[in-house]
Amino acid sequence: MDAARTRVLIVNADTREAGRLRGVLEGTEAQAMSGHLFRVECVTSLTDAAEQLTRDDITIVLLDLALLPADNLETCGQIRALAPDALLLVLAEAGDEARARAALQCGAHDFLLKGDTDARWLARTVGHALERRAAARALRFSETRFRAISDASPLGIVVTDAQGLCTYTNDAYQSMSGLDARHVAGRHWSCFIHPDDRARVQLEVAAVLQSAKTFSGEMRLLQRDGEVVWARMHAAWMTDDGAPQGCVQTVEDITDRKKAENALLQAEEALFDERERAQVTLNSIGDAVIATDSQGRVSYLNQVAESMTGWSAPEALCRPLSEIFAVIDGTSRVVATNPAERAIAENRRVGLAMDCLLVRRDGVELPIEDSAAPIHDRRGRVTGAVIVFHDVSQSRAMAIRMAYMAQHDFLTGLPNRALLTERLAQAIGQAARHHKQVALLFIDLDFFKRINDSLGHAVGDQLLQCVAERLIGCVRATDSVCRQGGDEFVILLAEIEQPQDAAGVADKIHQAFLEPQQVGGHTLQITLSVGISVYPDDGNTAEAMMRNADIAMYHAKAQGRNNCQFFTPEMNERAVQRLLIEGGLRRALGNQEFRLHYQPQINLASGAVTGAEALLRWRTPDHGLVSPTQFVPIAEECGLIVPIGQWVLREACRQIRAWQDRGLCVVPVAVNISVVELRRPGFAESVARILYETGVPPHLLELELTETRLMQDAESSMSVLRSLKSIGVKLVMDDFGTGYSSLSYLRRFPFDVLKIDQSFIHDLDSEDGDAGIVGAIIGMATHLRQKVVAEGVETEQQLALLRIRQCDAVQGHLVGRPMEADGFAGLLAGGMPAR
Ligand SMILES: Nc1nc2c(ncn2[C@@H]2O[C@@H]3COP(=O)(O)O[C@H]4[C@@H](O)[C@H](n5cnc6c(=O)[nH]c(N)nc65)O[C@@H]4COP(=O)(O)O[C@H]3[C@H]2O)c(=O)[nH]1
Repeated sequence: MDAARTRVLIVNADTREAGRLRGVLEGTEAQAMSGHLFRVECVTSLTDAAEQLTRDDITIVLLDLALLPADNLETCGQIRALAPDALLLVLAEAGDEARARAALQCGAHDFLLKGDTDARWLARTVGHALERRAAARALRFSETRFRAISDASPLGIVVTDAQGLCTYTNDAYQSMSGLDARHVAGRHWSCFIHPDDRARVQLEVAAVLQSAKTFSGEMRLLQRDGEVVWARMHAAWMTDDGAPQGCVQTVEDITDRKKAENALLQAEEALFDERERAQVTLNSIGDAVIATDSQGRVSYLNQVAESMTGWSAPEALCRPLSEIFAVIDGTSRVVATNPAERAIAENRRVGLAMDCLLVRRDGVELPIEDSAAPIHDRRGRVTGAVIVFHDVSQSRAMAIRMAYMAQHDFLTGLPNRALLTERLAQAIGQAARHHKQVALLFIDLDFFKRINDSLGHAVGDQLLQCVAERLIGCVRATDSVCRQGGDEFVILLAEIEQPQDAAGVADKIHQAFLEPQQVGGHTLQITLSVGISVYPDDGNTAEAMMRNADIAMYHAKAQGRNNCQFFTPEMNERAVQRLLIEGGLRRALGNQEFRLHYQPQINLASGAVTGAEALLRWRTPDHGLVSPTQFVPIAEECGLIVPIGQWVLREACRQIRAWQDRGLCVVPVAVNISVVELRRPGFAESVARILYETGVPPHLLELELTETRLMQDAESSMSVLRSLKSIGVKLVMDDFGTGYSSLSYLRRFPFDVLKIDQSFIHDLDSEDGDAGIVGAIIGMATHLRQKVVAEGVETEQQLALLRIRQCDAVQGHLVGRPMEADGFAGLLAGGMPAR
């Protein structure tokens, strides 16, 4: 029963009063009024009270204020300290309320006036005090529980007042904001939001809370050290009678989720970019691309594949590949193996068989080249295949065209050197097996260069085309007419019985060209030089056959052109010799191997030296002196005569100048000029320049031109000769009498001197020698007011006859051999005895 009683300690020095109070509290009325059963103990001093409080579990202490010193109410606090859970009520005299209130400040829970201590008031007061204490305890406990819940929550919790200033934050929020409670308290909740999000969130919160709803939104918090924390906030108003008292916010740290979302977003964007790139790439490349799944059903087509197959991507998707990508063998026309199937089955990259045709949806066939490769998933399993292919119609046509061009001459369409070599090698092989012969005809147009230079390249090209046609007309279909390049053609006669068959063809060719050609409005008479080599006698390889036919052709040229020559071994020697000379000539100028000798010309009437001919001498390190008759024609053929001729002109002029400078009475010096030089543009200017540079008067220079060569193209030489004449140099026609000059030409050509060819002079010695011809030449020259020089005078008899015929001057071994410049200077200094 005692355990259920509320224990009360009365501390009062007035034992009577204490007893009364005890009676009241333990009475039934007090119990009824308060709802408590009280057990009351009484002590009369504070000392006893302290002892009792330490010992017993006292619930209520009724302390008489009179026991306390008037100016010290600290005892209240000491009693509270001894029994913290006890309820301390102070009994005060009426009129002592001020001290009673002061006691409340010092730890007392309530006070009673001694006049109000009847059963009803005392019990009610004690009862109320107990209830308040219980309520306060419950509140404390509730607060403790709320704080524990709040601190245990992973969510941040913020409580603000009506102005939005933080009044409470839990641990989670503090760690999210990066601040402790002290720094958070009293600050506006929005301070912790990232500046970029702050205004937006404030607006949203204000809008939502105005309509009394709860707010929910995402934002960033910015910590003091710059760390950003993503948060989701829920907020709700606390109201009292509808008036906002503050706000409660829960804040969830969603940084990890945001990071994950961002990572996902980035991954999605990267994937999108990758797809887009792949898509654009696949549509931009010129190749068609088709992908299939592992069952061979189409899963992708790019735009090129759509146009090449004739199937749009939506139509083609999920259809069997063989339906969309129908390929057949171009030769057998059977269905070709599907490369995707092979790539999947063999799990490797495979190419399509050569010569495959893609049959488009509309039946059009396209030649294609392709390859297929398996597609793998992450674990390396084959999930399909991709075929890449392209239309090779153009490249095939191009390859055929290029192969043709590589083997044919673009101008005439004839097989070129490469194809000829191939065919010749085949023909030799076949002839060897069948014991037959093969003939090769090397054909060169005579004087083609002149036509090309004078009439232009367009006419030259047309002429070559006409020549090609005529040549084709001269042979059988089984023979090959080829163009070597330039004006050279080659005819291959496979399997002839005897060399005469080739001669027959050559003859037929010459006959065919007797007829003039009409080209570009010009009538052109063409002749050909033909060289023939025959297998096996003249070579058993294509190379030897070609070389020897070429040599034979050169020989034909040397024989005066417009003829045909079979190759002979001697020709080969000559060809070798020619090559050696050509090589030597190329070095000769640089090595200073040339010199000029001077042969005097004597006036027959006076016996004085009236002229000289400069004659070129070439002393080679290997073969000694080489005659101009040997090397000048070769130098003309290979064009070296131009730089050599310029050297001769300059050297002769330099020498004239040197003689003049020595005070000698210099006579005109004749320099031999090749028609090759004469026909080069700018020749006359070069002569003028050399005269100017060496300071030689033009009348001391004579230019000798051979009649035969000049007459081959008399018209084109005319203007150059006139230019030379205008410079003031004299012109000499050499070897006169051998070139069948027509009288009209002789009259028109501005020659000053005629040199009678040596052959006529030699004839003067013979029994049947015709002095009449020499006399006629001299007579004609006199008529044309030209000086006459007899060349190659070797005997007194020749000299006597020439004197009778009144020839102007003579040149020959009899009157003076070609000599060094110094020797000739001696002649000039000493004079020449008259004959
Ligand atoms: N049998 C004999 N021969 C005599 C007699 N007197 C002179 N000769 C030779 O006859 C040739 C005369 O020269 P060409 O008719 O102009 O014939 C020249 C000329 O056409 C050519 N040639 C010489 N020098 C040059 C040159 O500088 N330029 C050019 N383009 N041709 C040259 O080479 C040809 C031969 O020249 P070379 O061998 O020097 O031969 C010279 C000379 O040495 C003689 O009494 N009897």
